[in-house]
Amino acid sequence: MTKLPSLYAFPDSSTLQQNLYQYILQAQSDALARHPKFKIAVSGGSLPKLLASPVLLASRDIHWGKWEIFFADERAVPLTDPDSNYALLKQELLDKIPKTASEPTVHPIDPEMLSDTQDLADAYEKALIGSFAAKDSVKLPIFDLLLLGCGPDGHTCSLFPGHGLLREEDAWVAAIEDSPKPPPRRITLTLPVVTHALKIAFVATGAGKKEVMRKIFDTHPEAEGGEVLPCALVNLGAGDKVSWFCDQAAVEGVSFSKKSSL
Ligand SMILES: O=C(O)[C@H](O)[C@@H](O)[C@H](O)[C@H](O)COP(=O)(O)O
Repeated sequence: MTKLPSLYAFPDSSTLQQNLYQYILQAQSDALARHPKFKIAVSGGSLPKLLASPVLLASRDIHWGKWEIFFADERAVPLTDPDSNYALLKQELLDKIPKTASEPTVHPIDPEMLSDTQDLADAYEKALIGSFAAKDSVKLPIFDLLLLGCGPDGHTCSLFPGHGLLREEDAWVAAIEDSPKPPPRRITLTLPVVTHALKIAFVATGAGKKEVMRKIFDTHPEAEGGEVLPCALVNLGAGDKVSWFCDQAAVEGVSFSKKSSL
Protein backbone atom coordinates (compact mmCIF):
# COMPACT_ATOMS: atom_id res chain seq x y z
CA MET A 1 0.00 0.00 0.00
CA THR A 2 1.23 3.47 -0.85
CA LYS A 3 2.27 5.45 2.19
CA LEU A 4 0.43 8.74 2.36
CA PRO A 5 1.61 12.18 3.47
CA SER A 6 0.20 13.75 6.65
CA LEU A 7 -1.97 16.83 6.41
CA TYR A 8 -2.34 18.97 9.50
CA ALA A 9 -4.76 21.87 9.76
CA PHE A 10 -4.30 24.34 12.61
CA PRO A 11 -6.76 26.96 13.82
CA ASP A 12 -4.26 29.85 13.63
CA SER A 13 -0.72 30.65 12.60
CA SER A 14 0.69 30.61 16.11
CA THR A 15 -0.53 27.01 16.67
CA LEU A 16 0.88 26.10 13.26
CA GLN A 17 4.22 27.65 14.24
CA GLN A 18 4.29 25.79 17.58
CA ASN A 19 3.73 22.48 15.81
CA LEU A 20 6.19 23.27 13.03
CA TYR A 21 8.76 24.10 15.72
CA GLN A 22 8.23 20.69 17.43
CA TYR A 23 8.55 18.94 14.08
CA ILE A 24 11.79 20.81 13.27
CA LEU A 25 13.17 19.99 16.72
CA GLN A 26 12.53 16.28 16.10
CA ALA A 27 14.13 16.49 12.64
CA GLN A 28 17.14 18.27 14.18
CA SER A 29 17.60 15.64 16.86
CA ASP A 30 17.19 12.75 14.38
CA ALA A 31 19.80 14.38 12.12
CA LEU A 32 22.32 15.14 14.88
CA ALA A 33 22.06 11.56 16.12
CA ARG A 34 23.36 10.50 12.69
CA HIS A 35 25.86 13.19 11.71
CA PRO A 36 27.39 16.45 12.98
CA LYS A 37 25.25 18.86 10.88
CA PHE A 38 21.53 19.42 10.41
CA LYS A 39 21.23 19.86 6.65
CA ILE A 40 18.14 21.65 5.46
CA ALA A 41 16.86 23.63 2.49
CA VAL A 42 14.24 26.36 2.60
CA SER A 43 11.97 28.08 0.07
CA GLY A 44 11.11 31.72 -0.26
CA GLY A 45 7.56 33.08 -0.29
CA SER A 46 5.68 33.12 3.00
CA LEU A 47 7.77 30.31 4.51
CA PRO A 48 10.66 32.24 6.16
CA LYS A 49 8.26 34.42 8.15
CA LEU A 50 6.25 31.45 9.43
CA LEU A 51 9.43 29.55 10.18
CA ALA A 52 10.88 32.36 12.29
CA SER A 53 8.41 31.95 15.13
CA PRO A 54 9.02 33.41 18.60
CA VAL A 55 9.14 29.85 19.99
CA LEU A 56 11.88 28.82 17.54
CA LEU A 57 13.93 31.97 18.06
CA ALA A 58 13.71 31.74 21.86
CA SER A 59 14.43 28.02 22.02
CA ARG A 60 17.57 26.82 23.78
CA ASP A 61 17.14 23.45 22.09
CA ILE A 62 17.90 24.74 18.61
CA HIS A 63 21.59 24.18 17.88
CA TRP A 64 22.04 26.95 15.33
CA GLY A 65 25.77 26.32 14.96
CA LYS A 66 24.99 22.85 13.63
CA TRP A 67 22.47 24.02 11.04
CA GLU A 68 23.60 24.01 7.41
CA ILE A 69 21.05 25.94 5.37
CA PHE A 70 20.64 25.71 1.59
CA PHE A 71 18.01 27.32 -0.61
CA ALA A 72 15.42 25.03 -2.19
CA ASP A 73 15.19 27.61 -4.94
CA GLU A 74 16.65 31.03 -5.55
CA ARG A 75 16.10 33.87 -7.93
CA ALA A 76 19.06 34.97 -10.12
CA VAL A 77 19.33 38.39 -8.51
CA PRO A 78 21.93 40.04 -6.24
CA LEU A 79 21.84 38.93 -2.60
CA THR A 80 20.61 42.36 -1.52
CA ASP A 81 17.78 42.50 -4.09
CA PRO A 82 14.22 42.58 -2.66
CA ASP A 83 13.50 39.46 -4.82
CA SER A 84 16.35 37.44 -3.27
CA ASN A 85 15.27 34.47 -1.15
CA TYR A 86 18.55 34.83 0.73
CA ALA A 87 17.71 38.47 1.58
CA LEU A 88 14.25 37.34 2.71
CA LEU A 89 15.61 34.59 4.96
CA LYS A 90 18.22 36.97 6.36
CA GLN A 91 15.60 39.57 7.18
CA GLU A 92 13.00 37.17 8.57
CA LEU A 93 15.19 34.62 10.35
CA LEU A 94 18.98 34.90 10.23
CA ASP A 95 19.15 38.45 11.61
CA LYS A 96 16.84 37.45 14.47
CA ILE A 97 18.90 34.53 15.76
CA PRO A 98 20.10 35.53 19.25
CA LYS A 99 23.61 37.00 19.12
CA THR A 100 24.62 34.66 21.95
CA ALA A 101 23.97 31.59 19.74
CA SER A 102 26.49 30.10 17.30
CA GLU A 103 25.76 31.03 13.71
CA PRO A 104 24.36 28.58 11.18
CA THR A 105 26.26 27.83 7.99
CA VAL A 106 24.28 29.40 5.15
CA HIS A 107 24.81 28.68 1.46
CA PRO A 108 23.68 31.60 -0.71
CA ILE A 109 24.09 31.51 -4.49
CA ASP A 110 27.33 32.93 -5.91
CA PRO A 111 26.48 36.54 -6.88
CA GLU A 112 29.39 36.54 -9.38
CA MET A 113 27.53 34.02 -11.55
CA LEU A 114 24.26 35.84 -12.14
CA SER A 115 24.79 36.42 -15.86
CA ASP A 116 24.39 32.72 -16.71
CA THR A 117 21.76 30.71 -14.84
CA GLN A 118 23.31 27.37 -15.87
CA ASP A 119 26.66 28.46 -14.37
CA LEU A 120 24.75 29.61 -11.29
CA ALA A 121 23.00 26.23 -10.96
CA ASP A 122 26.27 24.32 -11.55
CA ALA A 123 28.05 26.38 -8.89
CA TYR A 124 25.22 25.72 -6.44
CA GLU A 125 25.34 22.01 -7.23
CA LYS A 126 29.09 22.14 -6.42
CA ALA A 127 28.22 23.61 -3.01
CA LEU A 128 25.90 20.64 -2.43
CA ILE A 129 28.60 18.21 -3.54
CA GLY A 130 31.00 19.92 -1.11
CA SER A 131 28.58 19.39 1.74
CA PHE A 132 27.14 15.96 0.89
CA ALA A 133 29.44 13.88 -1.30
CA ALA A 134 30.84 13.61 -4.80
CA LYS A 135 28.21 12.85 -7.43
CA ASP A 136 29.94 9.63 -8.46
CA SER A 137 29.80 8.29 -4.90
CA VAL A 138 26.18 9.15 -4.09
CA LYS A 139 23.36 9.29 -6.58
CA LEU A 140 21.55 12.05 -4.74
CA PRO A 141 22.13 14.26 -1.70
CA ILE A 142 19.95 13.40 1.30
CA PHE A 143 18.70 16.50 3.09
CA ASP A 144 17.57 16.00 6.67
CA LEU A 145 14.68 18.37 6.10
CA LEU A 146 13.17 20.48 3.34
CA LEU A 147 10.87 23.36 4.29
CA LEU A 148 8.81 24.20 1.24
CA GLY A 149 5.97 26.44 0.10
CA CYS A 150 3.15 25.60 -2.29
CA GLY A 151 2.13 28.13 -4.91
CA PRO A 152 -1.54 28.67 -5.81
CA ASP A 153 -0.78 26.90 -9.13
CA GLY A 154 0.71 23.87 -7.32
CA HIS A 155 4.37 24.74 -7.87
CA THR A 156 7.01 24.14 -5.26
CA CYS A 157 10.64 25.25 -5.23
CA SER A 158 10.87 26.63 -8.80
CA LEU A 159 9.28 23.47 -10.24
CA PHE A 160 6.22 24.66 -12.15
CA PRO A 161 3.25 22.70 -13.50
CA GLY A 162 3.86 21.18 -16.93
CA HIS A 163 7.46 22.45 -17.09
CA GLY A 164 10.14 20.25 -18.68
CA LEU A 165 12.27 20.62 -15.52
CA LEU A 166 9.95 18.17 -13.80
CA ARG A 167 11.54 15.43 -15.92
CA GLU A 168 15.13 16.31 -14.94
CA GLU A 169 16.86 13.17 -13.69
CA ASP A 170 20.58 13.94 -13.54
CA ALA A 171 21.08 17.44 -12.17
CA TRP A 172 20.76 18.11 -8.45
CA VAL A 173 20.26 21.81 -9.15
CA ALA A 174 18.70 23.11 -12.37
CA ALA A 175 18.42 26.50 -14.06
CA ILE A 176 15.11 27.97 -15.19
CA GLU A 177 14.82 30.99 -17.49
CA ASP A 178 11.05 31.08 -17.94
CA SER A 179 9.54 30.91 -14.46
CA PRO A 180 5.87 31.89 -14.75
CA LYS A 181 6.19 33.48 -11.31
CA PRO A 182 8.50 36.50 -11.55
CA PRO A 183 11.40 36.93 -11.62
CA PRO A 184 11.83 34.50 -14.56
CA ARG A 185 15.50 33.55 -14.03
CA ARG A 186 16.05 31.16 -11.14
CA ILE A 187 17.71 27.98 -9.93
CA THR A 188 15.97 25.15 -8.13
CA LEU A 189 16.56 21.80 -6.49
CA THR A 190 15.28 19.11 -8.86
CA LEU A 191 12.40 16.75 -8.11
CA PRO A 192 14.60 13.68 -7.39
CA VAL A 193 16.57 15.69 -4.80
CA VAL A 194 13.33 16.89 -3.20
CA THR A 195 11.75 13.44 -2.94
CA HIS A 196 15.02 11.92 -1.67
CA ALA A 197 15.06 14.10 1.48
CA LEU A 198 14.41 12.37 4.81
CA LYS A 199 11.62 14.76 5.75
CA ILE A 200 9.68 17.28 3.71
CA ALA A 201 7.39 19.89 5.25
CA PHE A 202 5.07 22.04 3.19
CA VAL A 203 3.61 25.15 4.75
CA ALA A 204 0.45 26.47 3.09
CA THR A 205 -1.85 29.04 4.65
CA GLY A 206 -4.79 31.20 3.61
CA ALA A 207 -7.90 30.78 1.52
CA GLY A 208 -5.86 31.48 -1.61
CA LYS A 209 -4.52 27.92 -1.33
CA LYS A 210 -7.78 25.99 -0.90
CA GLU A 211 -8.43 25.34 -4.61
CA VAL A 212 -4.96 23.98 -5.21
CA MET A 213 -5.05 21.97 -1.96
CA ARG A 214 -8.19 20.21 -3.21
CA LYS A 215 -6.47 19.44 -6.51
CA ILE A 216 -3.35 18.14 -4.74
CA PHE A 217 -5.15 15.94 -2.22
CA ASP A 218 -8.51 15.04 -3.71
CA THR A 219 -7.82 14.49 -7.41
CA HIS A 220 -5.76 11.71 -8.97
CA PRO A 221 -4.76 12.71 -12.49
CA GLU A 222 -1.90 10.16 -12.35
CA ALA A 223 -4.51 7.38 -12.48
CA GLU A 224 -5.58 8.56 -15.96
CA GLY A 225 -2.13 9.61 -17.17
CA GLY A 226 -3.05 13.29 -16.65
CA GLU A 227 -0.77 16.12 -15.59
CA VAL A 228 0.19 15.94 -11.92
CA LEU A 229 0.99 19.18 -10.09
CA PRO A 230 4.56 19.51 -8.75
CA CYS A 231 3.40 19.46 -5.08
CA ALA A 232 1.41 16.29 -5.80
CA LEU A 233 4.48 14.76 -7.46
CA VAL A 234 6.34 15.33 -4.19
CA ASN A 235 3.50 13.64 -2.28
CA LEU A 236 3.59 10.70 -4.70
CA GLY A 237 7.38 10.41 -4.70
CA ALA A 238 8.02 10.90 -0.99
CA GLY A 239 4.78 9.54 0.58
CA ASP A 240 4.81 9.49 4.37
CA LYS A 241 8.05 11.48 4.55
CA VAL A 242 5.85 14.50 3.69
CA SER A 243 3.92 16.59 6.24
CA TRP A 244 1.69 19.52 5.34
CA PHE A 245 1.35 22.34 7.89
CA CYS A 246 -1.76 24.31 6.97
CA ASP A 247 -4.37 26.55 8.49
CA GLN A 248 -8.11 25.83 8.32
CA ALA A 249 -8.62 28.32 5.48
CA ALA A 250 -6.18 26.46 3.21
CA VAL A 251 -7.81 23.05 3.73
CA GLU A 252 -11.45 24.12 3.59
CA GLY A 253 -13.26 21.62 1.38
CA VAL A 254 -10.36 19.16 1.29
CA SER A 255 -11.64 15.67 2.03
CA PHE A 256 -8.31 13.79 2.13
CA SER A 257 -8.68 11.16 4.85
CA LYS A 258 -5.36 11.60 6.63
CA LYS A 259 -6.42 15.13 7.58
CA SER A 260 -5.69 15.65 11.25
CA SER A 261 -5.89 18.48 13.73
CA LEU A 262 -2.84 17.14 15.68
O1 LIG B 1 11.17 31.64 -4.63
C1 LIG B 1 10.01 31.34 -4.68
O2 LIG B 1 9.22 31.85 -5.48
C2 LIG B 1 9.51 30.37 -3.67
O3 LIG B 1 10.50 29.55 -3.18
C3 LIG B 1 8.27 29.61 -4.08
O4 LIG B 1 8.46 28.29 -4.46
C4 LIG B 1 7.29 29.71 -2.95
O5 LIG B 1 7.65 28.83 -1.92
C5 LIG B 1 5.88 29.41 -3.41
O6 LIG B 1 5.57 30.29 -4.46
C6 LIG B 1 4.86 29.62 -2.33
O7 LIG B 1 4.89 30.95 -1.92
P1 LIG B 1 3.87 31.49 -0.83
O8 LIG B 1 4.14 30.69 0.40
O9 LIG B 1 4.27 32.93 -0.66
O10 LIG B 1 2.52 31.32 -1.41
